[in-house]
Amino acid sequence: MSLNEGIHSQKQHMDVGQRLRTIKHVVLILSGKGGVGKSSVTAQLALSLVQANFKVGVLDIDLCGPSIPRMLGLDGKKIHQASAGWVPVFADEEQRLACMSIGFLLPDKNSSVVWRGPKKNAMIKQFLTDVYWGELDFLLIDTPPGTSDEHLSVLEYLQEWSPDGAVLVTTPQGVSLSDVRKEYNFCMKVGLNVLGIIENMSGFQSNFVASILQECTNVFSTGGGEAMAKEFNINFLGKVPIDPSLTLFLDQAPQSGSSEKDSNNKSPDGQGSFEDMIRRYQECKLSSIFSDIIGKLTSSTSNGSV
Ligand SMILES: Nc1ncnc2c1ncn2[C@@H]1O[C@H](COP(=O)(O)OP(=O)(O)OP(=O)(O)O)[C@@H](O)[C@H]1O
Repeated sequence: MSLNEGIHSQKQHMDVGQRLRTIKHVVLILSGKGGVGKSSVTAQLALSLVQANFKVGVLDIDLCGPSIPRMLGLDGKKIHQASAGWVPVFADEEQRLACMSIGFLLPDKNSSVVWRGPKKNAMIKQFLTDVYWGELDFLLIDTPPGTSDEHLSVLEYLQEWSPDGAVLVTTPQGVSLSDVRKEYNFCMKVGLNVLGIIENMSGFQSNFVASILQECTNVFSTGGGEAMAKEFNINFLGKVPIDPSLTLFLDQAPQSGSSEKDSNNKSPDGQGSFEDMIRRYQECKLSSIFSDIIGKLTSSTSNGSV
């Protein structure tokens, strides 16, 4: 389905509450500042939740800079229209990870959308009312940086459904922390629960010995996110160090085939299958940090039951 067809197909329109009733938990991923690692945190939360046997959906509402398809190895995939609604792109045959992004509606990965607020608002409404997710334990919503039209739209439409809350992502520098404080104040103003803070790019272990000794070079300083969590009395979910292998893993993820006929999600050489992606992520040192983070997150989502 193309972007134009997508925008004009209003047939499956339901209200948000009805559409999301098969989803147990909705969590938004927010950051005050751009480039702090929000999408990579979303992708890693999704992979870690799948590893922990949860069924997960990722909704990418970063309409001007959708990076989730690439990070999850789904670049070039297309969504389909079915009688129940828009069918999201599934990363695997077992449908453990579903994904929806404007990236799937664009003609190619170099296309961009240049939209004002009302059009963004309409697209987000359609994402929330038209996508048929099926049964999910978690829907993670990756947002653009700041507190813009996309945030206001998604929260307005989610009001009747009431999301579990937000995970705030920051880096340790003062400028990023100051922006995440604004994000926190935004959450308070709109009544959105803050589930916790993740301090990303928190130090760099330069070699194997440093990792054994737990010695970090604090490229961007460290500890600011944790201090802020204490100050506001919110959950500190964890420090995630800089790991060059993550950049290789996410930014250069083998894509699971750009053809719509590629129903097995496998490229001919077996590279790029979802299983392969999960296995490679398990080898990444950040995966153990993220499994701790999802332990804390799942116990802080409403009543902790999944
Ligand atoms: N802990 C980390 N270690 C190494 N690289 C990282 C880490 N976190 C993020 N990155 C890299 O930093 C870059 C920016 O990350 P990402 O796209 O997730 O940020 P973002 O906050 O979503 O950006 P945007 O503001 O554009 O939405 C990516 O190349 C990503 O792979």
